[in-house]
Amino acid sequence: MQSVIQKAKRIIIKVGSSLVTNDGKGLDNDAISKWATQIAALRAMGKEVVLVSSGAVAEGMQRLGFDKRPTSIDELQACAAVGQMGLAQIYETSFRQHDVHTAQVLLTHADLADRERYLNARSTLFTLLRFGVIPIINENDTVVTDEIKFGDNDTLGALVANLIDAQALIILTDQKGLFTADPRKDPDAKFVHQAQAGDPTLEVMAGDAGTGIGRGGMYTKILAAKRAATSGAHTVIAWGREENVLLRLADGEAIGTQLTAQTGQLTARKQWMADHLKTAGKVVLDAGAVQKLRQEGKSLLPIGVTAVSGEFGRGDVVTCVDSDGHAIARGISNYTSAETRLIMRHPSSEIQAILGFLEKSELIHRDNMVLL
Ligand SMILES: Nc1ncnc2c1ncn2[C@@H]1O[C@H](COP(=O)(O)OP(=O)(O)O)[C@@H](O)[C@H]1O
Ligand SMILES: N[C@@H](CCC(=O)OP(=O)(O)O)C(=O)O
Repeated sequence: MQSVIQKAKRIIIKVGSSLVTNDGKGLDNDAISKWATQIAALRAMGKEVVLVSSGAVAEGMQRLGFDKRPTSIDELQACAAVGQMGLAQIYETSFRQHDVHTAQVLLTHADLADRERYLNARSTLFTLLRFGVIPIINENDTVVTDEIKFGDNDTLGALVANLIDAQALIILTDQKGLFTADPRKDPDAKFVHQAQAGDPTLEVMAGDAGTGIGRGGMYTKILAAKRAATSGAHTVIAWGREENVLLRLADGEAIGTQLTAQTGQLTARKQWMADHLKTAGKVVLDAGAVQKLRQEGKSLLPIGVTAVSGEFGRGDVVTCVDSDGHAIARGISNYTSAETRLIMRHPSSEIQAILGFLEKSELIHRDNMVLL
C-alpha cells in the first residue's frame, strides 16, 4: 500500500497538544525541531505545507502553574494567550535553523463562515505559501467562547484543508493511528491501516481524548477526515514521534491510518461551491476571455467582461457565460456588480484610476473558479 501523501502537493499537518507539549510537561523542543527539519525538506521537494498546531492552552497552563485544566473560560483564554507566545517562539526558532520563515495565523469560526473573511484568509494563506513561508495556524482562543469555537484543532485542520484545497491532511497524535477501540482502555484493540473517510463504522470505534491534555480524541479526527474528504483531501492519522514520519509518508510509506477521500478533488470543490455559495449574478465574457479560461487555465480579468447582470457583492459567486449565454465557469468575484460595470472592458492597470482603489487585478482568480 502506498501512502496517499506521496502525490499530495499541498498538505495540512496538524499536531496535537500532548505531542507539542510532551504530555503537558512543556514545549517539546526536540520533537518540534524534528518536524521543522522534515517540513523544511518537504518544502524543498516542492510541497506546500501549512501547520495547524495545538498546545497553546496546555503550554499556558504549564507556564502559569495550573496542574489541571481550568474550567473558567477567562482562565482558559489567559492560558491560551500565554501559551501561544511560546508556540510562536519555538516554531519561529526551529524553522529559522532552516532559513524558513513562519507566519502566525489565528482563526475563529466567524472568519471562515463570513465570505469576505473566508476569502481574505484564503488569499493570505496562498500568498504566504507563494513566498515560501510556513503558516502556523491555531484557533484564536482568546476571543471565542464555547458556543462559537471550532473546539478542537482536528476540525480546524480539516476546514483549512477545505479552505485552500489541500490534497492531504496529516494528523499527528500520540497514537499510531486509529484502533478499533481506544487502545488505552482496550488492550485487544486492532490497528486500522486503511479505510474510507466518512465510513460511519469508524465513528463507532473512535473515542474521546485519552488524556486531560488533548481535546478531541480520535472521534474528532475521524470527523475531520470526513470533512477534509468533502474537498477531496485524504487524511493520515499517525504517531508524531515515529522516526521521520513526514518524510517517510512523502516517500510513499504507508504509516499510520490512511483515510481516503472517495471524490476527486475537482468534483469535490465544485460540489463544495454548489453547496455553500449561491450564485448572485452573471458576467458575460468575450471570446478571448472564454479561451483564456477554458484553454489556458487563466484568471478572469475585467477586460474580458462585456456585460454584467444581477447584483452581487465582493466575495459572492457569479456565473461566467459566453456571448450566447452558455455557462463557462463559476467563481468568486473580487468586485461588486457596480464596480464590475465600471471596470469591465478595461485593462487591470486602469482599475485604480477608475475605482480609486485596487482590490485585485483579476475579477475572479483562478483559484476561486471552477470551469463548468
Ligand atoms: N479508536 C481509537 N484509536 C486510537 N486512539 C483513540 C481511540 N479512541 C480514543 N482514542 C484516544 O484518542 C487520543 C488522541 O486524541 P487527543 O488526546 O485529542 O490527541 P491530540 O492532542 O493529538 O489531538 C489517544 O491518546 C487515545 O487515547
Ligand atoms: N487551540 C487549542 C487547541 C486545543 C486542541 O484542539 O487540542 P488537540 O485536541 O490536542 O488538538 C490550543 O492551542 O490549546
